[in-house]
Amino acid sequence: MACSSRRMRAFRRWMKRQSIEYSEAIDLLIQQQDQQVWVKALCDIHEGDLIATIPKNSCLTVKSSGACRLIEDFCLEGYIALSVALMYEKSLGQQSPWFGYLQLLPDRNPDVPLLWSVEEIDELLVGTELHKTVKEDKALVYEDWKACIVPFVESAPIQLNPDDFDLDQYLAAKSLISSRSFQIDDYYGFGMVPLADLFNHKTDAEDVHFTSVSSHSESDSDSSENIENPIDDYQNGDPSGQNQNGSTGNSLEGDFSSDDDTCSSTTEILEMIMVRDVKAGDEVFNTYGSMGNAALLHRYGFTEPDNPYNIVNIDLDLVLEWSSSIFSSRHTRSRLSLWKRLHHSEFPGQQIDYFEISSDGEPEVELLKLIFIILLPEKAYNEFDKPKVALLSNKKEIVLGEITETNKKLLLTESVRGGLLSVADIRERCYGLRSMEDDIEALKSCPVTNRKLYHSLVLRTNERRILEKLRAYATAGSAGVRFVNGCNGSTLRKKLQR
Ligand SMILES: C[S@@+](CC[C@H](N)C(=O)[O-])C[C@H]1O[C@@H](n2cnc3c(N)ncnc32)[C@H](O)[C@@H]1O
Repeated sequence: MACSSRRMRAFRRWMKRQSIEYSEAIDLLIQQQDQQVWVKALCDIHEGDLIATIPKNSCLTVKSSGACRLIEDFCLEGYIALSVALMYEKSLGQQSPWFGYLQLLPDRNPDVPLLWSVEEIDELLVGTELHKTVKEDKALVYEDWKACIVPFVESAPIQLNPDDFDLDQYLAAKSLISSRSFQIDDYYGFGMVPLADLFNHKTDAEDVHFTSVSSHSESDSDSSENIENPIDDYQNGDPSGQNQNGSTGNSLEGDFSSDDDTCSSTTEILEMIMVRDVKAGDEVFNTYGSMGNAALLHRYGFTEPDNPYNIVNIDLDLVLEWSSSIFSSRHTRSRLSLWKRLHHSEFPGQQIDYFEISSDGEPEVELLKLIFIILLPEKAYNEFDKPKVALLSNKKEIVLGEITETNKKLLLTESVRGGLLSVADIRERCYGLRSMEDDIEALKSCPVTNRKLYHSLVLRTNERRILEKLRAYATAGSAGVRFVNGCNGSTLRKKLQR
């Protein structure tokens, strides 16, 4: 207790020296049981209130770090460069201008799956969207360290202690950057933003926003710029969560972009402004962006109970596995290539390796099209060809090219529904032997403080609920809908029953 309040007092003194200011309406508190910091409203705070200002030059970035020249001379970029800057400043101890800030931070964020052991990853994440991704991350981090950090330390013109830049320190730095870095502006790039990174996250219900205020505007008067979320690559299908500059995309709602990337930025400040009223005693939340629990756990090491951005992906390979369990591999190959041709004619150059199932269990249209094509009877398939027309029952025709997200239910023939159910079952098997009921029971008895187990169980149960909803989607309103596109119906049904 005494130790954590001493650290907080030292941080407050450091902020004062850096001209980081915050309103008397908020307080920064450390939770005793897990040492997590949170921001509390001391009195009623109102929308529009300015609660903090942070000079950009107080942020720990590659540009502001003492290692800037070394890093730039060695052509390091993105998160590797920021990791080196962070490891360098940590290695300086009290000599670092950021010591007062760094001494408040944990040495690493152990909740970020990148830091879990391989056994923990296999045990806790099996079947989830993160399992493969985190294992790949681990391998990539090792490669980056060996290919970039080791030669950097060995060839630096000043003496660097290799222990301060070893693999363990690199992983620690990466976990902090992943869970605490912000995109600041074109000049500073992304980096650690003291004070701003003490706010916890709440999806779609944040209380505070960031704004960049520049005194370098053309009109020579102060101008402010609203902050936009950076591209969220996770949502765009890159589960690594890293965007092109190597930033993890954590803007905590902020890309403090400035138009002028040649100016030194030193007079610019970041402002934190309330976007809703908060009552005295309540926590003041920020948002790290709109993302599902897989992305939250991946980058920040936590999940939320009712996250509307959850998704499950079904790999193309799983669909092909299902097809090959019913049809010959020749059949699967030819149907896949027809689906690919159709897809490329609509979206040239776009490749699909997996299909997204939204939080309410809706499959994306391309999955339905692929299942539909796989199940087309031989005759319809042979006649299909140029006009891209598929025959349905009651003498109706549908043009696959005209099926979109809005009218995709037209594809839900009985056999497509069956196919969807089988694919959902195959995806479900990825979670291993523990049933959904086992997971729900385990979650009920798991304390939140057992963070790895708790958050991985939330992720597993969320994903499995989506698969349940997918099954409900596949069966909803099926009675009486009798299309005939399926493969030899009785064979397929038998296989499904089995
Ligand atoms: C930017 S920091 C926020 C401040 C942090 N609580 C601290 O102690 O410095 C992000 C980390 O805070 C924690 N965190 C933030 N929002 C959370 C939430 N809604 N539930 C659980 N943990 C959260 C996670 O450990 C995350 O990696």
